[in-house]
Amino acid sequence: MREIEVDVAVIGAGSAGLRAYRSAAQYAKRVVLIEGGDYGTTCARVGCMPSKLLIAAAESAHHARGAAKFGIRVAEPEVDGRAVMERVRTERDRFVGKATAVTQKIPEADRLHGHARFEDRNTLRVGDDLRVRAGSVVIATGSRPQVLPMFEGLGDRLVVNDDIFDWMDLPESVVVFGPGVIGLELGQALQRLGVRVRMFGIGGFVGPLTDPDVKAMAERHFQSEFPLDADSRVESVAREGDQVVVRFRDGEDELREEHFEYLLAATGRRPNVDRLDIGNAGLALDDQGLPVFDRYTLQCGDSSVFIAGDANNHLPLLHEAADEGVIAGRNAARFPEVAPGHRHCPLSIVFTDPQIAMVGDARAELEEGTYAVGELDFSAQARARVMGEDHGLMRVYGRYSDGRFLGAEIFTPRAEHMAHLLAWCREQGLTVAEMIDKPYYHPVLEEGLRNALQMLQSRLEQGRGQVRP
Ligand SMILES: Cc1cc2nc3c(=O)[nH]c(=O)nc-3n(C[C@H](O)[C@H](O)[C@H](O)COP(=O)(O)OP(=O)(O)OC[C@H]3O[C@@H](n4cnc5c(N)ncnc54)[C@H](O)[C@@H]3O)c2cc1C
Ligand SMILES: NC(=O)c1ccc[n+]([C@@H]2O[C@H](COP(=O)([O-])OP(=O)(O)OC[C@H]3O[C@@H](n4cnc5c(N)ncnc54)[C@H](O)[C@@H]3O)[C@@H](O)[C@H]2O)c1
Repeated sequence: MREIEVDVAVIGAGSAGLRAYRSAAQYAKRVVLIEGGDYGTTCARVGCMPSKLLIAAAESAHHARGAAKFGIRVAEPEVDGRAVMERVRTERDRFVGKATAVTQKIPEADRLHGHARFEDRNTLRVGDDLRVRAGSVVIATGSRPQVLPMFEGLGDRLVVNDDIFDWMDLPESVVVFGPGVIGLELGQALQRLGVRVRMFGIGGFVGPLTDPDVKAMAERHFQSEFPLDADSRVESVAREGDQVVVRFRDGEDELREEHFEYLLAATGRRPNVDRLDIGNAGLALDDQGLPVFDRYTLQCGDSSVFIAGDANNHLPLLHEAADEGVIAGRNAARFPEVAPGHRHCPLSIVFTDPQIAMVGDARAELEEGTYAVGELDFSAQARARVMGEDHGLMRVYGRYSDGRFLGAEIFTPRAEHMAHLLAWCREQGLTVAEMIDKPYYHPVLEEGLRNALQMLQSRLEQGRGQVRP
């Protein structure tokens, strides 16, 4: 068995691990980056990028179909599934190539290949023949799709996001389980590309939305495009020949059966911590077997182990993985000197149409009686009507005690842009009055945001005297 000694060992060469490596290397002499699979990151290979490529094709077909409302007559667009998937794969490979090249710029001696496991808190076994003794360790092992036992037996008719982006052609039909972020993005895109889609959820959840009215609006909108039951009663899922057969109760409590070419499991992701022999590291674990950690330092207890990115299951988003990698890498290299890093205002965007965006505190996180709500229905918003995208609802929240902006839940066209403005305002600690007193061009969607903020401000002023500080 070969043995090496290093200051910091980073497990996982994804978006979090790459940042952790670079950050640690600024402070420590010997840092290694261990990867058990292929380089290229989840984001580029099977996540952010290929999903947005599929969505871009779907948007193109959707706009062509919607041209008639502007008086532009085009024939019903013909979706060439093979060409759609070829562009997705080619562009995906370009992004993967770039991410791989970035990784390969790291000196070869610092790059180790093999699956890492803990032998003890400071010792990792990499593959079969290498032992790494490390002053500290960063776990940046990412996550993988969670596949429910009820889908066992579907064989190659069961797909997860990873599989879709390797398709050579589009299928005739897909049943999607999980109207979360992945299910909604991929399900809507496939439907707009001519695939028959039906979607099942549980508990009434729709994406990350917690505001009941915004969620209801989003649910109705998606239901206008494809059958979606967010609180479904599925009796069975089985494979018959080359088909997936789903038996379920419909809205009238009738037992129905529908056949599909594939089942897409989008019922959540699980952190890749279960294959690390994490028990050997002697860390405190939560009820899901994940190390208990501090979100500002990324430190697991008071140990020399740090955890960043999807592996910690806190905010499984690209920009959060990158930020966490930087903080974890720095703290690992400077251990036992550990300092909190800056965490940004929560921001997440779902690339459906309309888009969903969550900024700052979600409605469900706010304490009843301490906040007011402003809103705007985008069905009458001037720019949204001009663009023929006149649908959606935005809710903004502000605190009675000091008039500060707290957060927003958005289901509107181009929400990605307004969400960034709101996140930046929240980070600046602006009051709602200060946000209203900014320049607004005409005619833009942001005028709708100003309307929502004005309603919020007037409610804050009305309620200020009545509510506890
Ligand atoms: C379909 C989809 C779409 C998404 N879209 C977006 C989006 O639009 N915007 C956004 O912000 N986020 C999006 N995300 C989330 C985003 O991709 C992730 O948050 C991010 O990629 C996580 O990075 P990471 O470094 O934590 O993990 P990864 O990039 O997965 O890196 C982990 C690495 O660790 C390696 N590894 C695991 N275990 C071991 C081990 N024991 N030994 C050695 N190596 C190991 C893995 O092989 C992998 O290379 C999407 C995710 C999916 C699945
Ligand atoms: N645009 C983006 O930023 C983006 C895109 C894709 C993924 N992501 C990240 O990836 C993470 C994982 O995405 P995800 O969509 O897999 O998880 P998710 O948690 O967003 O959604 C999972 C959904 O599956 C449902 N579900 C669970 N069990 C079910 C069952 N038995 N039957 C039917 N439905 C069931 C849940 O109620 C939920 O609606 C997201 O939280 C996000 O952080 C981000």
